[in-house]
Amino acid sequence: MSFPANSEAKPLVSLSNVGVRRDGRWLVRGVDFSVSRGEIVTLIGPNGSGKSTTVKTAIGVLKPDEGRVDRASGLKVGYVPQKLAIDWTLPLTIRRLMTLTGPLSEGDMAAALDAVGLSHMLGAEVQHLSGGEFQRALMARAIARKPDLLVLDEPVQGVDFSGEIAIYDLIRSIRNTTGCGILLISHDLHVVMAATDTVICLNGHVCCRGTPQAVSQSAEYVRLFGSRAAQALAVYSHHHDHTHLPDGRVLHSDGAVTDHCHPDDGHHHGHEGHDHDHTHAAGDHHTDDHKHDHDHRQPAGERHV
Ligand SMILES: Nc1ncnc2c1ncn2[C@@H]1O[C@H](COP(=O)(O)OP(=O)(O)OP(=O)(O)O)[C@@H](O)[C@H]1O
Repeated sequence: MSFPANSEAKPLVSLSNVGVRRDGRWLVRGVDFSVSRGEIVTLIGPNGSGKSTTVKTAIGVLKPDEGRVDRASGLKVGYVPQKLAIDWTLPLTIRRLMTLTGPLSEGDMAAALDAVGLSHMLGAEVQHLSGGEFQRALMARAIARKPDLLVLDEPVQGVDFSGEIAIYDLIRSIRNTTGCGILLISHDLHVVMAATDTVICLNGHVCCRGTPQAVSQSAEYVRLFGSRAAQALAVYSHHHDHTHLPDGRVLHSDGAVTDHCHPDDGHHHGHEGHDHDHTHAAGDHHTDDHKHDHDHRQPAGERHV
């Protein structure tokens, strides 16, 4: 049974004009998006662009300082954070990992491990797992309690390229078999696009968003040309156009300095491609002087600001 994205249904979670401010600085601002049942939404953006802050706000771990977050009543969230506080010096089996935060029936545990391909490893020690197996174990833990919304912060950490493809295939299959909504964070759009309905690109605010081109998603196209061709179809150059200064102010490419970066402040200019062209200085977590181009598949209907 398959559950295609259904944007008509009432969203599981929706963010409207959300802003989070810390130490006098907006970490994110003006963030709008929603995730519906059966939909995979991916947040991409450079380091420090507010992806984790945004998902934590979406699931209620952080409160927005402006705007609002609406969650479906009784929403069950399965969250795989970017970092996990595990004491690696103590032995920990997969079975124990699955029940660390609460009891779980043998049946639900077995079904979750089966879904991620780890059913034979119940007694394996987490310390000895490969990067890909560890990510799968975390995913099993998150899906075992049958969440309505699965939130994965960088699910391919420590995973090689072929393992990455396998993990995104798994994410898509979890969506297809359970119909849950999935909110993903990724640095890299190359692989994730194949398993995404909507991409939201963050750089302190939503700088572009959209669905992958319909044709590159169509089964016929992929069957005819293969998934590599589907990826090559929609490469676009992506370039941010402002600089976050150490004091939190923003230097725009037109030379203007503003207190915040905001899509409607008149300093963000449309491009053919879409550029990140800014320096995030010390104290900003964006320490790389990144004038970088990512290769992304072109999301249809994207908005450049
Ligand atoms: N509690 C906090 N107080 C002050 N600043 C914070 C806090 N949490 C996060 N930040 C800052 O907010 C910015 C956004 O952080 P966030 O972790 O959301 O980014 P990210 O896009 O997930 O980054 P990465 O790709 O590196 O994981 C960073 O500059 C970070 O240093």
